[in-house]
Amino acid sequence: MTTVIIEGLGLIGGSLALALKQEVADAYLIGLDQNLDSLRYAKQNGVIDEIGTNLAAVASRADVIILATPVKNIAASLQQLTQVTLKPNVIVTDTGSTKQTVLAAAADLVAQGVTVIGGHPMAGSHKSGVHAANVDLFRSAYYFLVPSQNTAPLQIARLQRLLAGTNAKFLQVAPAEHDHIVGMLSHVPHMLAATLVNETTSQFQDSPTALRLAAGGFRDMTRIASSDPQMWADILLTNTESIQQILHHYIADLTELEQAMLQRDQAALLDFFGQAKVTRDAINPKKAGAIPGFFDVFVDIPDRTGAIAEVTTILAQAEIQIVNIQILETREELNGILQLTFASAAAQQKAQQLLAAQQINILRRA
Ligand SMILES: NC(=O)c1ccc[n+]([C@@H]2O[C@H](COP(=O)([O-])OP(=O)(O)OC[C@H]3O[C@@H](n4cnc5c(N)ncnc54)[C@H](O)[C@@H]3O)[C@@H](O)[C@H]2O)c1
Ligand SMILES: O=C(O)C(=O)C[C@]1(C(=O)O)C=C[C@@H](O)C=C1
Repeated sequence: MTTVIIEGLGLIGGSLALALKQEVADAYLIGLDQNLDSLRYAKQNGVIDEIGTNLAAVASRADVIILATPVKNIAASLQQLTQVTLKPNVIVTDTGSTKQTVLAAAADLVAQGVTVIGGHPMAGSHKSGVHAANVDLFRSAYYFLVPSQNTAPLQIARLQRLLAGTNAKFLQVAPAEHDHIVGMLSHVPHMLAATLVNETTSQFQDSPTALRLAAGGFRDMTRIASSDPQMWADILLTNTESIQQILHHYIADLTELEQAMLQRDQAALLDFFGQAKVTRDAINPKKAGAIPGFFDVFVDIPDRTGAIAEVTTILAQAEIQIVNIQILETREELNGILQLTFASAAAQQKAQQLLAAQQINILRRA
């Protein structure tokens, strides 16, 4: 039996639990969370096998400990584990979005000879909690592994085997490198999205319905602003240096852009937007990578009862799994657009053929 403790049974902890159950035949999962409803839901739905009382009380039984709470709590739990006699071969890992703080907090535990391997799956959602957990959440995404000093390569390989059910691509990096990369690709973009929403709200104070006019661009850029505030507060407080450096570059770039506009410098403006277009166009949305591979089908759904069920029933009958489903509300008062996401190009193609054969209108979108 492989006993796995997961502290923090939310979106990420819950999704890892499902992936572990799928891959590791003898896995026995003990869940810990401050939210009792999440624990009960997880136990009732077979996400975990046992509800743990607290980390210190159960940690000595573990072969693997996964810490999947907000980052500051991960650091506190790593300290707490120094007080427990753990199994000699235990692997302690986490899912926190920043790594320097986590690895620094693990130093005492590592000094005791415990294997600590920082982890960070580069996939997620603006949704929180175990109800949003999904066994396919990490498919084709990069999964950073950040070993501590002296981590045995065998232990890294063991952890990768245990996490194989995620179908993620593992990538080893050092803590500072990790924090700089995700500062650029995740943390500052998140700050910009939240600023965009807050600034727009304050500009529209006298016209509360104006936000309803927000169309594709605003919606595309702000989905992530719906994420958990606690998680993001912890991220900013534990990756401050990298984020500050990156923000300075942004401020300089925006000032330069503002100047080009004020000086009517068309060449500079064309250059600025041209460079961005070339770079963005080169990121192939179909190719799995740092920006996860999406295999989408967009369907025009008439505004009538049961229209979505028709679509999903056709796919379910053909046993095509939908990874994500979303109604795009960019065209208020008109028919909705249903965005169906599949895990592979093959599933996408088959879905397209089946739906088209049933006279369902497939939209062409990039
Ligand atoms: N959401 C993402 O996109 C994403 C992606 C990769 C990594 N992460 C990281 O993974 C971790 C978990 O994120 P998530 O999205 O699953 O969040 P979540 O809010 O869905 O889940 C966190 C869980 O931790 C529990 N929790 C919080 N504080 C606790 C405490 N003190 N003791 C016990 N339980 C506690 C919460 O009740 C919740 O169930 C975070 O460190 C986050 O930075 C998030
Ligand atoms: O897709 C989203 O909703 C996310 O914000 C996921 C995202 C990201 O920025 O890419 C957010 C934080 C995590 O540390 C990793 C992934």
